[in-house]
Amino acid sequence: MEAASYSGVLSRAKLPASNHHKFNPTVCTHTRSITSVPCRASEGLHDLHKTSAQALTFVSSDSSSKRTSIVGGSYLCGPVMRRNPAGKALCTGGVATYGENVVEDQSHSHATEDKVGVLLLNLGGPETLHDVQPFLFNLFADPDIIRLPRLFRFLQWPLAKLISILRAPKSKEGYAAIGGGSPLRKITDEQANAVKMALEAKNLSVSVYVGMRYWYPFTEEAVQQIKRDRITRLVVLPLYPQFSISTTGSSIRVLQSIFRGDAYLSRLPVSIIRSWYQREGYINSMADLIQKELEEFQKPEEVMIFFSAHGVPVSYVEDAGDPYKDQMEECICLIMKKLKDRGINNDHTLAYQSRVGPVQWLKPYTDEVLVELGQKGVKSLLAIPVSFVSEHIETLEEIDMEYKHLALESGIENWGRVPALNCTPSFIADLADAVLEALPSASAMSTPMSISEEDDYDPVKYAIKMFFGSILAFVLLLSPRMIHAFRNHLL
Ligand SMILES: C=CC1=C(C)c2cc3[nH]c(cc4nc(cc5[nH]c(cc1n2)c(C)c5CCC(=O)O)C(CCC(=O)O)=C4C)c(C)c3C=C
Ligand SMILES: [Fe+2]
Repeated sequence: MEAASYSGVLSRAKLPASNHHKFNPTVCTHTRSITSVPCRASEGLHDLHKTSAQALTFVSSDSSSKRTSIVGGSYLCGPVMRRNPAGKALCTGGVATYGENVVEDQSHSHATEDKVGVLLLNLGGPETLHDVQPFLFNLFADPDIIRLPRLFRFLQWPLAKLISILRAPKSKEGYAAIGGGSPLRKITDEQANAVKMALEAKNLSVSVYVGMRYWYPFTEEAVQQIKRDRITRLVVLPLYPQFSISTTGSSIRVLQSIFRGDAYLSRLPVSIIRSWYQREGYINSMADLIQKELEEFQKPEEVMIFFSAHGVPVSYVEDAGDPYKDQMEECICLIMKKLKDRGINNDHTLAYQSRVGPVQWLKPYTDEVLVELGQKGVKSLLAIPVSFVSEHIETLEEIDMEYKHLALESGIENWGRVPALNCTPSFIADLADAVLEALPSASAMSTPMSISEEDDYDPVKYAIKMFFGSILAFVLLLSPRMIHAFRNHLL
């Protein structure tokens, strides 16, 4: 487990954010590989993300060695909170622990009583079709999702607005097909309750909070509740097994910016579990699910084990040093090794799904591999979603509907899909263990605000940026080339 306990910010590195998405149409050519990647140790790349605006030092709980880590890009908190309809109450329908011990007095002194908090971070998803476009706006306004060079950052929000409007009809179709909204909030709340109970069974009383990156309950709301509850030690557990700049990195960046400048939070001992794909309990739980699902086939030994991971643009890995691909490959190795230990020696492959926009994403692409496997005569296939631990639109719609249809059309006759871990007891017990292991290394996290971030809080500068940014974005984006790119890749 890679838990980082922050020992304060030492410097702010002004590094060029040179890798932005180019909105050019891309011809997707790819070569399929049936992966049999040898297991290797994590390469430590995940400690270095070149595009960030701030540097901080953390102590790894595995090695105790001091390393410099640069996480995320410059922070743009504004879109999320400014965009939200004011009427939506804080933490409505959230985890049961919300609202407990609420103290309105926000004095910044820490209580002497030890009160442990666990903050589960997740992506969030629209709960109704009406939420889809504003949810997409929040997602595309994230500079870790659309990574523009610093000079063009003022275009972020106008671009997000435009892309979210163009993408919304397609996304809405997907959410409509799975019942009109994302199940993520409900499942994450259930996981939070389950982790709380598992920790209580291990004699640790905790309050568990859910903080979503792009929809309710937002991370900002969860942190306010943590403050009100006067938590004295906090473990942050992103619900992404593998680290990516676009997921865990983005959520940690938001946390840093909330903690920064707040006297109580900047002194609160925090331990962040950055990735946990290699944990024995997680690997075992995944192997259990796969083994069980294989037994549903008539000839289990002939089934192709097909891992489908959420993709990221290639530039994240190649230019920004995102460790996501390495961690994914290592994770698949560990799962396959576990299955082998149990006498399961099926062929397996890894491919990447859910690409958005006209840039190169990690290959091979799931849809293309499915067609090739069908053409090569594979008759039985078990799909395994690996980047995420709850059901969501990409499992319920993309895999269960689109990919299944494509696979059957391509000649695959027997289709199966491993369910997401959700609240599988062995998995929840392992998350609880991860929290217990991370707790002793909690230390204060504080990072000063960068100049560009301060700008984002200035309403006059914000209005000027939005005004001129919108004009420029619309001029650029309505050019025939851009329209062509959007038609082909977003709609
Ligand atoms: C590890 C998981 C994920 C990575 C990495 C990731 C990167 C990433 N995603 C987008 C764009 C979209 N993602 C969307 C939904 C979505 N993404 C993840 C996970 C990862 N994303 C999940 C679990 C979900 C579903 C949430 C839910 O509501 O159930 C969407 C919206 C849906 C759609 O329109 O397809 C978009 C858009 C990018 C650009 C990106 C990396 C840069
Ligand atoms: Fe995504």
